[in-house]
Amino acid sequence: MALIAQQLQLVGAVNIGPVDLHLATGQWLLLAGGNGSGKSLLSQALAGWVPQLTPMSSYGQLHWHDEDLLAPQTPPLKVQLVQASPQWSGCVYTVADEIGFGPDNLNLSVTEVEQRIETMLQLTGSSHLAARHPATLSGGEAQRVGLACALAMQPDLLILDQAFSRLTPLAHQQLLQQLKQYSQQHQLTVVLAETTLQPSVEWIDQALVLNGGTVAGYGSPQSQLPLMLQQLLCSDAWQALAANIATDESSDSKGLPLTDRQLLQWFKEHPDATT
Ligand SMILES: Nc1ncnc2c1ncn2[C@@H]1O[C@H](COP(=O)(O)OP(=O)(O)OP(=O)(O)O)[C@@H](O)[C@H]1O
Repeated sequence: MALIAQQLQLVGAVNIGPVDLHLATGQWLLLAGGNGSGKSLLSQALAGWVPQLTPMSSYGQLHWHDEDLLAPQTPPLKVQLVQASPQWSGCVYTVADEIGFGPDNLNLSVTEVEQRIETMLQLTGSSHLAARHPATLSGGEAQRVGLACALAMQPDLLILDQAFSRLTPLAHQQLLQQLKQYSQQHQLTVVLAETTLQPSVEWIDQALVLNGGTVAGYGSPQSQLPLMLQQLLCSDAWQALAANIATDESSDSKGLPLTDRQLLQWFKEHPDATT
Protein backbone atom coordinates (compact mmCIF):
# COMPACT_ATOMS: atom_id res chain seq x y z
CA MET A 1 0.00 0.00 0.00
CA ALA A 2 1.27 3.46 -0.87
CA LEU A 3 -0.73 5.66 1.51
CA ILE A 4 -1.46 4.24 4.94
CA ALA A 5 -3.18 5.86 7.90
CA GLN A 6 -3.53 3.86 11.09
CA GLN A 7 -5.54 5.26 13.96
CA LEU A 8 -4.55 8.73 12.77
CA GLN A 9 -5.83 11.49 15.04
CA LEU A 10 -5.34 15.23 14.67
CA VAL A 11 -5.86 17.24 17.82
CA GLY A 12 -6.07 21.02 18.02
CA ALA A 13 -8.92 23.52 18.08
CA VAL A 14 -10.93 20.58 16.71
CA ASN A 15 -10.32 16.83 16.69
CA ILE A 16 -10.16 14.76 13.52
CA GLY A 17 -10.16 10.96 13.46
CA PRO A 18 -9.34 8.26 14.22
CA VAL A 19 -8.75 7.59 10.52
CA ASP A 20 -7.68 4.27 9.02
CA LEU A 21 -7.08 4.05 5.29
CA HIS A 22 -5.06 2.03 2.79
CA LEU A 23 -4.59 3.35 -0.72
CA ALA A 24 -2.55 1.61 -3.41
CA THR A 25 -0.34 3.46 -5.93
CA GLY A 26 -2.43 5.02 -8.68
CA GLN A 27 -5.73 4.70 -6.79
CA TRP A 28 -8.13 7.58 -6.22
CA LEU A 29 -9.73 8.33 -2.84
CA LEU A 30 -12.66 10.66 -2.22
CA LEU A 31 -12.72 12.48 1.12
CA ALA A 32 -16.42 13.25 1.29
CA GLY A 33 -18.24 15.39 3.79
CA GLY A 34 -20.21 18.54 4.44
CA ASN A 35 -18.85 21.93 5.46
CA GLY A 36 -16.64 21.76 8.53
CA SER A 37 -16.45 17.96 8.50
CA GLY A 38 -12.63 18.00 8.52
CA LYS A 39 -11.74 17.39 4.86
CA SER A 40 -9.25 20.27 4.65
CA LEU A 41 -7.47 19.46 7.91
CA LEU A 42 -7.16 15.81 6.90
CA SER A 43 -5.99 16.87 3.41
CA GLN A 44 -3.30 19.03 4.99
CA ALA A 45 -2.15 16.10 7.13
CA LEU A 46 -1.99 13.85 4.05
CA ALA A 47 0.16 16.53 2.38
CA GLY A 48 2.64 16.46 5.29
CA TRP A 49 1.62 19.92 6.56
CA VAL A 50 1.12 18.82 10.19
CA PRO A 51 2.60 20.22 12.40
CA GLN A 52 4.76 22.75 10.49
CA LEU A 53 2.11 24.51 8.40
CA THR A 54 -0.98 23.22 10.20
CA PRO A 55 -0.15 23.40 13.91
CA MET A 56 -1.96 20.38 15.36
CA SER A 57 -0.84 17.45 17.47
CA SER A 58 -0.98 14.10 15.75
CA TYR A 59 -1.28 10.53 17.00
CA GLY A 60 -1.19 7.21 15.20
CA GLN A 61 0.56 6.63 11.89
CA LEU A 62 0.53 8.23 8.46
CA HIS A 63 2.92 7.02 5.77
CA TRP A 64 3.39 7.72 2.08
CA HIS A 65 5.52 4.78 0.95
CA ASP A 66 8.50 4.92 3.36
CA GLU A 67 7.94 8.54 4.29
CA ASP A 68 6.47 9.42 7.69
CA LEU A 69 4.09 12.27 6.86
CA LEU A 70 3.79 13.25 10.53
CA ALA A 71 7.54 13.74 11.09
CA PRO A 72 8.53 17.36 11.71
CA GLN A 73 10.12 18.14 8.36
CA THR A 74 9.48 20.15 5.23
CA PRO A 75 6.44 18.74 3.38
CA PRO A 76 7.65 16.30 0.68
CA LEU A 77 7.87 17.79 -2.84
CA LYS A 78 6.45 14.58 -4.34
CA VAL A 79 3.22 15.24 -2.44
CA GLN A 80 1.29 18.26 -3.72
CA LEU A 81 -1.84 19.82 -2.20
CA VAL A 82 -4.05 22.08 -4.35
CA GLN A 83 -6.62 24.15 -2.48
CA ALA A 84 -9.69 25.95 -3.78
CA SER A 85 -7.93 29.34 -3.95
CA PRO A 86 -4.41 28.90 -5.33
CA GLN A 87 -1.68 31.02 -3.72
CA TRP A 88 0.72 32.53 -6.25
CA SER A 89 4.45 32.92 -5.67
CA GLY A 90 4.30 36.69 -6.15
CA CYS A 91 7.72 36.48 -7.82
CA VAL A 92 6.73 36.19 -11.50
CA TYR A 93 4.56 38.06 -13.96
CA THR A 94 3.09 35.37 -16.20
CA VAL A 95 1.14 32.16 -15.80
CA ALA A 96 3.86 30.28 -17.72
CA ASP A 97 6.53 31.47 -15.27
CA GLU A 98 4.26 30.66 -12.33
CA ILE A 99 3.95 27.06 -13.54
CA GLY A 100 7.72 26.95 -14.02
CA PHE A 101 8.47 28.52 -10.62
CA GLY A 102 8.53 25.24 -8.65
CA PRO A 103 10.50 23.21 -11.22
CA ASP A 104 12.94 26.16 -11.65
CA ASN A 105 13.72 25.91 -7.96
CA LEU A 106 14.66 22.25 -8.40
CA ASN A 107 17.60 23.36 -10.57
CA LEU A 108 16.26 21.51 -13.59
CA SER A 109 17.50 22.42 -17.07
CA VAL A 110 15.74 25.25 -18.92
CA THR A 111 14.54 22.73 -21.53
CA GLU A 112 13.03 20.46 -18.87
CA VAL A 113 11.27 23.40 -17.17
CA GLU A 114 9.90 24.64 -20.51
CA GLN A 115 8.67 21.16 -21.37
CA ARG A 116 6.85 20.84 -18.07
CA ILE A 117 5.24 24.28 -18.52
CA GLU A 118 4.04 23.39 -22.03
CA THR A 119 2.72 19.96 -21.01
CA MET A 120 0.79 21.27 -18.01
CA LEU A 121 -0.62 24.27 -19.89
CA GLN A 122 -2.04 21.81 -22.42
CA LEU A 123 -3.24 19.21 -19.93
CA THR A 124 -5.18 21.80 -17.91
CA GLY A 125 -6.56 23.68 -20.93
CA SER A 126 -4.65 26.83 -19.92
CA SER A 127 -2.46 27.47 -22.98
CA HIS A 128 -4.37 30.65 -23.84
CA LEU A 129 -3.52 32.01 -20.36
CA ALA A 130 0.26 31.54 -20.59
CA ALA A 131 1.14 35.24 -20.95
CA ARG A 132 -1.41 36.53 -18.42
CA HIS A 133 -0.50 37.83 -14.97
CA PRO A 134 -1.66 35.20 -12.43
CA ALA A 135 -3.45 37.87 -10.37
CA THR A 136 -5.77 38.68 -13.30
CA LEU A 137 -7.23 35.18 -13.68
CA SER A 138 -10.88 34.35 -13.08
CA GLY A 139 -11.75 31.82 -10.38
CA GLY A 140 -12.01 28.86 -12.76
CA GLU A 141 -8.91 29.91 -14.73
CA ALA A 142 -6.95 30.22 -11.48
CA GLN A 143 -8.00 26.70 -10.49
CA ARG A 144 -6.76 25.27 -13.80
CA VAL A 145 -3.43 27.05 -13.36
CA GLY A 146 -3.23 25.92 -9.71
CA LEU A 147 -3.49 22.33 -10.91
CA ALA A 148 -0.86 22.98 -13.62
CA CYS A 149 1.56 24.36 -11.00
CA ALA A 150 1.14 21.28 -8.80
CA LEU A 151 1.50 18.80 -11.70
CA ALA A 152 4.61 20.60 -12.96
CA MET A 153 6.32 19.32 -9.81
CA GLN A 154 5.59 15.78 -11.05
CA PRO A 155 4.08 14.63 -7.73
CA ASP A 156 3.31 11.00 -7.07
CA LEU A 157 0.54 11.92 -4.59
CA LEU A 158 -1.83 14.75 -5.52
CA ILE A 159 -4.42 16.05 -3.06
CA LEU A 160 -7.16 18.24 -4.48
CA ASP A 161 -9.13 20.05 -1.77
CA GLN A 162 -12.22 21.37 -3.59
CA ALA A 163 -9.68 22.44 -6.20
CA PHE A 164 -12.23 22.55 -9.06
CA SER A 165 -15.06 24.22 -7.14
CA ARG A 166 -15.19 27.26 -9.46
CA LEU A 167 -15.31 25.30 -12.71
CA THR A 168 -18.57 24.54 -14.48
CA PRO A 169 -19.79 20.95 -14.02
CA LEU A 170 -18.76 20.14 -17.61
CA ALA A 171 -15.28 21.66 -17.23
CA HIS A 172 -14.90 19.87 -13.87
CA GLN A 173 -15.82 16.57 -15.50
CA GLN A 174 -13.43 17.12 -18.42
CA LEU A 175 -10.53 18.06 -16.16
CA LEU A 176 -11.06 14.95 -14.04
CA GLN A 177 -11.06 12.89 -17.23
CA GLN A 178 -7.74 14.44 -18.32
CA LEU A 179 -6.30 13.90 -14.87
CA LYS A 180 -7.43 10.26 -14.80
CA GLN A 181 -5.58 9.63 -18.06
CA TYR A 182 -2.45 11.33 -16.69
CA SER A 183 -2.77 9.40 -13.41
CA GLN A 184 -2.96 6.07 -15.27
CA GLN A 185 0.07 6.95 -17.40
CA HIS A 186 2.20 8.15 -14.47
CA GLN A 187 0.86 6.03 -11.57
CA LEU A 188 -0.26 9.21 -9.83
CA THR A 189 -2.26 8.60 -6.65
CA VAL A 190 -5.05 11.15 -6.12
CA VAL A 191 -7.11 12.27 -3.13
CA LEU A 192 -10.16 14.45 -3.85
CA ALA A 193 -11.85 16.34 -1.01
CA GLU A 194 -15.39 17.28 -2.05
CA THR A 195 -18.76 18.40 -0.68
CA THR A 196 -20.56 17.32 -3.85
CA LEU A 197 -21.28 13.82 -5.10
CA GLN A 198 -20.81 14.49 -8.80
CA PRO A 199 -18.67 14.39 -10.80
CA SER A 200 -15.93 12.93 -8.54
CA VAL A 201 -17.75 9.76 -7.44
CA GLU A 202 -17.47 8.34 -10.94
CA TRP A 203 -13.66 8.43 -10.91
CA ILE A 204 -12.75 7.06 -7.50
CA ASP A 205 -11.67 3.68 -6.12
CA GLN A 206 -12.49 4.40 -2.47
CA ALA A 207 -14.54 6.85 -0.43
CA LEU A 208 -13.99 8.03 3.14
CA VAL A 209 -16.98 9.91 4.54
CA LEU A 210 -16.30 12.46 7.29
CA ASN A 211 -18.89 13.89 9.64
CA GLY A 212 -17.93 16.26 12.45
CA GLY A 213 -14.30 15.17 12.23
CA THR A 214 -15.03 11.47 12.62
CA VAL A 215 -15.15 8.77 9.96
CA ALA A 216 -18.77 7.92 9.20
CA GLY A 217 -17.89 5.37 6.52
CA TYR A 218 -15.01 4.02 4.44
CA GLY A 219 -14.97 1.59 1.52
CA SER A 220 -15.87 1.21 -2.13
CA PRO A 221 -17.83 4.08 -3.72
CA GLN A 222 -20.87 1.80 -4.11
CA SER A 223 -20.79 0.73 -0.46
CA GLN A 224 -20.58 4.37 0.68
CA LEU A 225 -23.11 5.75 -1.80
CA PRO A 226 -26.15 5.66 0.53
CA LEU A 227 -24.18 7.60 3.16
CA MET A 228 -22.76 10.04 0.61
CA LEU A 229 -26.24 10.70 -0.79
CA GLN A 230 -27.26 11.77 2.74
CA GLN A 231 -24.23 13.93 3.43
CA LEU A 232 -23.17 15.48 0.11
CA LEU A 233 -24.72 17.96 -2.26
CA CYS A 234 -26.35 16.24 -5.22
CA SER A 235 -28.96 16.90 -7.88
CA ASP A 236 -32.67 16.04 -7.52
CA ALA A 237 -32.16 12.92 -9.66
CA TRP A 238 -29.61 11.54 -7.19
CA GLN A 239 -31.81 12.60 -4.25
CA ALA A 240 -34.55 10.48 -5.83
CA LEU A 241 -32.20 7.50 -5.80
CA ALA A 242 -31.42 8.22 -2.12
CA ALA A 243 -35.12 8.18 -1.28
CA ASN A 244 -35.55 4.87 -3.11
CA ILE A 245 -32.61 2.98 -1.69
CA ALA A 246 -33.49 4.22 1.81
CA THR A 247 -36.84 2.44 1.54
CA ASP A 248 -35.52 -0.62 -0.30
CA GLU A 249 -33.82 -2.84 2.27
CA SER A 250 -32.94 -5.43 -0.37
CA SER A 251 -30.87 -2.85 -2.25
CA ASP A 252 -27.50 -4.37 -3.16
CA SER A 253 -24.73 -1.78 -2.77
CA LYS A 254 -22.69 -3.42 -5.56
CA GLY A 255 -25.42 -2.62 -8.06
CA LEU A 256 -25.74 1.06 -7.18
CA PRO A 257 -25.06 3.55 -9.99
CA LEU A 258 -22.10 5.94 -9.95
CA THR A 259 -22.62 7.90 -13.17
CA ASP A 260 -25.59 9.85 -14.52
CA ARG A 261 -25.92 7.29 -17.32
CA GLN A 262 -26.00 4.41 -14.80
CA LEU A 263 -28.54 6.34 -12.73
CA LEU A 264 -30.85 6.58 -15.75
CA GLN A 265 -30.43 2.84 -16.30
CA TRP A 266 -31.18 2.13 -12.62
CA PHE A 267 -34.51 3.96 -12.88
CA LYS A 268 -35.33 2.07 -16.10
CA GLU A 269 -34.70 -1.20 -14.25
CA HIS A 270 -36.78 -0.09 -11.26
CA PRO A 271 -39.99 1.15 -12.92
CA ASP A 272 -41.81 1.12 -9.57
CA ALA A 273 -39.32 3.50 -7.98
CA THR A 274 -41.03 6.68 -6.86
CA THR A 275 -39.53 9.91 -5.55
N1 LIG B 1 -7.24 27.15 12.65
C1 LIG B 1 -8.42 26.73 13.12
N2 LIG B 1 -8.85 27.13 14.34
C2 LIG B 1 -10.06 26.71 14.83
N3 LIG B 1 -10.87 25.87 14.17
C3 LIG B 1 -10.48 25.44 12.96
C4 LIG B 1 -9.24 25.84 12.37
N4 LIG B 1 -9.14 25.25 11.14
C5 LIG B 1 -10.25 24.52 10.99
N5 LIG B 1 -11.06 24.64 12.07
C6 LIG B 1 -12.36 23.99 12.26
O1 LIG B 1 -12.20 22.60 12.03
C7 LIG B 1 -13.37 22.07 11.42
C8 LIG B 1 -12.96 21.32 10.15
O2 LIG B 1 -12.46 22.29 9.24
P1 LIG B 1 -12.08 21.91 7.74
O3 LIG B 1 -11.56 23.16 7.10
O4 LIG B 1 -11.20 20.74 7.74
O5 LIG B 1 -13.51 21.52 7.16
P2 LIG B 1 -13.94 21.13 5.67
O6 LIG B 1 -14.58 19.80 5.76
O7 LIG B 1 -12.80 21.30 4.74
O8 LIG B 1 -15.07 22.23 5.40
P3 LIG B 1 -15.50 23.08 4.06
O9 LIG B 1 -16.19 22.11 3.15
O10 LIG B 1 -16.41 24.10 4.63
O11 LIG B 1 -14.24 23.66 3.47
C9 LIG B 1 -14.31 23.25 11.18
O12 LIG B 1 -15.26 23.28 12.21
C10 LIG B 1 -13.38 24.44 11.25
O13 LIG B 1 -14.06 25.60 11.69
